[in-house]
Amino acid sequence: MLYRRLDDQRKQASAQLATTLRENGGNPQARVERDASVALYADRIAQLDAAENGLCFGRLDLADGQRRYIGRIGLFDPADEYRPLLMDWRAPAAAAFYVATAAAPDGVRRRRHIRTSRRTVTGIDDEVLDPSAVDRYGAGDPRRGLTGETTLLAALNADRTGRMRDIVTTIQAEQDEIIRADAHGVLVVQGGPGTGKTAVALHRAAYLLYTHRERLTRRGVLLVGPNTTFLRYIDQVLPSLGETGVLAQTVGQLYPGVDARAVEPAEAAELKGRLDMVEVLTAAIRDRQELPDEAVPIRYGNDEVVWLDAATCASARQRARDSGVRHNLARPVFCQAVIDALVRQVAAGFTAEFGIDVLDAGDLAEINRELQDSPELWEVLDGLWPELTPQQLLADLFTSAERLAAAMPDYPDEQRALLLREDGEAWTPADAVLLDEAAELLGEDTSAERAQAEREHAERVAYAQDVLNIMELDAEEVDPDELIATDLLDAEELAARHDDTPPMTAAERAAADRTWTFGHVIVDEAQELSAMAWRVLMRRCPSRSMTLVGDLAQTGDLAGVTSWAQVLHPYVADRWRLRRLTVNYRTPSEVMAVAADVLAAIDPAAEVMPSVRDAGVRPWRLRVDPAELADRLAELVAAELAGLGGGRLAVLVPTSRITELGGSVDQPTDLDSQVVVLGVGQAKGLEFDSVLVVDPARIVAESPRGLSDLYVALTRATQRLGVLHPGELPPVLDRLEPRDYPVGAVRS
Ligand SMILES: Nc1ncnc2c1ncn2[C@@H]1O[C@H](COP(=O)(O)OP(=O)(O)OP(=O)(O)O)[C@@H](O)[C@H]1O
Repeated sequence: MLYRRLDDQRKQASAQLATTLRENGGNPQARVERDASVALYADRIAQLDAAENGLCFGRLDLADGQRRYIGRIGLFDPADEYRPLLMDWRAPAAAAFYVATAAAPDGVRRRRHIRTSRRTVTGIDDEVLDPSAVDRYGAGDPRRGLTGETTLLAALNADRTGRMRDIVTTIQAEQDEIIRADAHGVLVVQGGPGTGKTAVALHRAAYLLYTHRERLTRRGVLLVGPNTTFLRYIDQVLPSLGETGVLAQTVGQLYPGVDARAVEPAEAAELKGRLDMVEVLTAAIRDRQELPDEAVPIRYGNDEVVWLDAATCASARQRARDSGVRHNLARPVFCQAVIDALVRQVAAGFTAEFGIDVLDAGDLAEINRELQDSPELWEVLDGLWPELTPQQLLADLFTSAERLAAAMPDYPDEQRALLLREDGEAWTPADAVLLDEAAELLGEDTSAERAQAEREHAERVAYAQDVLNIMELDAEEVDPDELIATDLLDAEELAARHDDTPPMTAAERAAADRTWTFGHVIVDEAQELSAMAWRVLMRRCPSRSMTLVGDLAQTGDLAGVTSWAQVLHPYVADRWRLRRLTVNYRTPSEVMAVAADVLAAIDPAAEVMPSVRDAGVRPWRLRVDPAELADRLAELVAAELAGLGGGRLAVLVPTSRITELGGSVDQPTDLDSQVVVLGVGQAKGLEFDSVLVVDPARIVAESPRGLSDLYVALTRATQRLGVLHPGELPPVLDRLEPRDYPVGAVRS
C-alpha cells in the first residue's frame, strides 16, 4: 500500500514537472517562478526516488492500540483527510521509535524493525517494551539500552562497501538526542572513535533541513570534512536520505576558485594556523605600500616632467592609510592624493618662476587631467600601491625571503624559512584559509565585476533588439492585424528568455561566493581545524548555528584543537553546549583493548568508550625484517584478502612512507577498490573490515601527535587488525598477540 502511494506521488510530481517544463511564455518574473517550480518538482522526485529502498523500516504499537509506521519520508492518504500512512523519521512523533526504552516506554508497547529487500519484507525484529521485565544486560554493559539490538548488530557486522551508509533504521537514543537538538547556537559533539559522530552529523543535517526547510534551503548548509577522500566516503549518505542541498567542502576548498591540496610540513601548517597570521598578513600588505628610494621623473602632457619624491608619496600613503578602508579600496585615495600633490607642485613651480599665481582653476584641472592620462604615472603608482588579489599577495610573500622578513620581523629565521617556497601558487589547505583572511584584509573592489555584468546584460539586450528588428522587417508584408513577435515582446524580455544560465541552488551560489553566510555549519573531525580556520568558518556563519563533531584524542594536526573551550571562547564565550557519545559501534572490543593502551598514553584521564560487540578475532603483530617489509606486506595483504570475502582492507602506513609502500599522496583515494594504502592522516574518519598498520614506531616518531595518529589508525578496523613492525614494537602495543609467519589469524 505504501509503495503504491509512493508510485502515485512520483507519477504526480513527474506530471507536474513535465507541465511546468512545457510552459515557456511569460515575463522574467514568470520565468523565475517557473524555474523555482522546476527545481521544486525535481527535488521532490529525487526525494521520492531516494525513499525507494527501505521505504518503511519501523512500526510502533502504542499502548492505546494505535499503530505508527516509520519510514524515510512522510506519506498521507488524500482520500482520508490526509491521514498519516507513513511518518518521516524526522517528524516529532517518530522520535519514540529511537528513544523509547523498556524503562521509559513513552506510550510504546512494541517496537518493530522491518527489513526489506526491494519491495519485499525479508524480516522483522520485535522488541516488547515491558517496564517490569528484567534487563538482559548488567549495569555498565554497553548493550544495555540499545534500540533494535538485532537489527543494529546485523548492520554493524555487515561487510563495508567503501562508502558510508545511512543509519536511519538503527539510530540510538543518545544519537537521536543530538540529531534533534535545537538548531540554535554552537553544539559540540565529543565522542571516541566509532561512536557515530559522522553518522550523527549527517543525520542532523537531514533533520535540520526537514525541520527548517525554508530557511536552510535559502541560506544553505555547509559541511566541512578533513579531506576529499573522506568527503567521497560520506557523499552518498545525505542523498540516500533525500537531501541534496548541502555543500560539502574541505578546509582547502573554502576559498572559492582554489582547491588547495599541496602538501607541506606539519610545522609550516601549524605556523600558518596561528591567529598571529592576521598580523603577519596585515604587515605583508603594509609592506606593499611602498615609497620610492629616490625621486622619480614622471612625464605627462606635452612632454613636461614632474618629479615624484618619497615625501610626497609618504604623505599620500598616510592619507590613504588614515582613510580607514582596506588596501584595495584605499588605492584610489592614494593615487588621487599623489596627483593632487603633483598638481600643487607644478603650480608652485609656475608661481616660483613668475612670482605670482599664474594658473587658474581651469589650468589646474587641465594639469590634473594630463597627469591622469600619463601611463608613466600609473606605472609608478602600480608599483607603489598595487591593487592585489589575495593570491598575488600570498604568492609574492611566500616566494620572497625579503617580503617574509618584512612581514614577520619578530619571528626566528627557521620559522620564516618554513614558509618560503619556490612555487607561490602551490596552495596548501592552510593557505586557503590565509587567502580568505587576505581577501578580508585587502578588501575587494567588485566594481569591475559589476560593470562587466552590466555590460554583458546590455550586450544581450542589444542582440535581442537586433533579432526583433529583423523579425519586424520580415513581418512588414504581413497583414497589419496579425500579431507579430514585437507586439508581444520587447528586447529586455527576449534577452531574459535566452539567458540560459540555469538557476543556482544555495549550495552552488555559496561555493562561488566567499562572503556567503550559511544557515548552519557542520564540521566533522573538528579537532583538526586551526585557529585561523575557525576564524574563516565563524565568518561564514554569523548566526553561530553550528554543529561541531570531533574527538580531542584523535587530534593529529599540530594546529588542531586541544580544548573546545579555548577554540570557541573568542567567538561565543561560554555559550556553547557539549554532548557526548559513549558507545563504540565500529571497533570490536578486541581491537579497542589494544587502542585503549595507546589512548592511556595520550591522556591517562581519557575514558575508553565500550564496544558494543566482539569480533571473535584477536589483533596480532608480526615482526618483519626491514629489508623484506614490502614483500611480506604483499603476502599478508593477499592472505587477508583471501579470508575477507567481499570486505575491504586498508594498509595504514606512516605519512613519510606512503609512496614507498604503494599509496599516493594525491586525494581522493579510490575507495571502491578492495585494498587501499593510506597514510595515517588520510584515513581520518574512514573504516575498513580489516586493517594492517605498518611501522607503528615510525608513525609515533614522525609527528609530535604521533600517538594520536596511531590511535586513529588502530581504530579504523570493524573486524580484524594486524600490525607489522620492521623494528622494535612501541611498548604501548605490547598487548598485541605475536603471530608466526605465515600461519592464519589468531583466534580468540
Ligand atoms: N546507530 C547506528 N546504527 C548503525 N550503525 C551505526 C550507528 N552508529 C554508528 N554506526 C556505525 O558505526 C561506524 C562508525 O560511525 P562514525 O564513522 O560515524 O563514527 P565516528 O565517531 O565519526 O568515528 P571516528 O571518530 O573514528 O571517525 C559507522 O560504520 C557507522 O555507520
